[in-house]
Amino acid sequence: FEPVSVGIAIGAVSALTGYLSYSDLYCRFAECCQEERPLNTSALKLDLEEKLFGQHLATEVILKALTGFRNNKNPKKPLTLSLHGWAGTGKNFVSQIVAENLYPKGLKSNFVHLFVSTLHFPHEQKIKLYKDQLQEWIQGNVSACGSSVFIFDEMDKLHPGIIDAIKPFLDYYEQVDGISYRKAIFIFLSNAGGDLITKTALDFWRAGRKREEIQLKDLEPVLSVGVFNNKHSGLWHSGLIDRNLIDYFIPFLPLEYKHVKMCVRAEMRARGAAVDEDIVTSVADEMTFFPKDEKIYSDKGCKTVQSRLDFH
Ligand SMILES: Nc1ncnc2c1ncn2[C@@H]1O[C@H](COP(=O)(O)OP(=O)(O)OP(=O)(O)O)[C@@H](O)[C@H]1O
Repeated sequence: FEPVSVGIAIGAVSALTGYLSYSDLYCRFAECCQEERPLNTSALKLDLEEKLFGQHLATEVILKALTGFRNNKNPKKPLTLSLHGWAGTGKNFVSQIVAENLYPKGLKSNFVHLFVSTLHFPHEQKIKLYKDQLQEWIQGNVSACGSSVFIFDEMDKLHPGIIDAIKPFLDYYEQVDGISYRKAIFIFLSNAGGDLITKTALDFWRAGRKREEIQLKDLEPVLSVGVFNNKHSGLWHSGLIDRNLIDYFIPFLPLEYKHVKMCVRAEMRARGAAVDEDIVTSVADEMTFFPKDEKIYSDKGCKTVQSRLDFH
């Protein structure tokens, strides 16, 4: 459908029927920003509880942060989340779930933008160009839709300083050049801090304590300092942290054998296959685990589960 013919068709239909406003009808055919659309908290809660394994902190914090932010009709600043953890623990997966709960098209929505450092900002000598392009891109998209979502993956590989280019948009400003960014959402994904998170998880395990006992307060202070001082975190000595512009640091815990098995089952169901526990066990047994003596956590989280399943 191209906009003009859709517009004429809708104008005619709404003139005849008159019961739906023009924009309601238009938004049935074309994707609309709908800044005021309320977040379906129970749907997001169900998604996180059912689909995300072994990440009780991420589930709790993301639900609280998004619900609070989207229920606030006049936020003082954009919502800024920083997700940290080892490979394959669910950071991208959660961003996809969040995007799908904000916009039906999820990552394919015109109002959700994903940047991958090594893909979009690969060359160190082009940093000035990247910064200008990034600022223009964000300005343009937020003026088109105030509640745009920007996801930055592989932050730990991002040249220090590029991320500072967006600092003005994250700050407590009413408007920047006439545009309000206060309803936008920024999500940073990073492996930085993965070692600190794993160390805490391991300490709990060795002390015989339940994984679910780990609380944000056990991790957040260590995480933000650790990430801030880690040269490879993309947020290194970035104005974002010393200005407290990041609202939540969200830790992703390393995944255990039982979580990997849950990923295999989920993948089998996603393929419409009946769950075969023998296959579940053999795929999980193919994964490698650390530390070398206790073998508790999967080196690759749930990554490569899909491809390994292809061989069963
Ligand atoms: N905690 C989890 N619960 C359920 N599925 C998961 C989880 N972690 C990973 N997966 C599965 O593994 C796939 C890869 O995970 P994902 O891309 O989210 O990892 P990541 O943490 O972003 O890794 P990286 O840091 O390497 O980008 C996901 O698409 C999902 O199918």
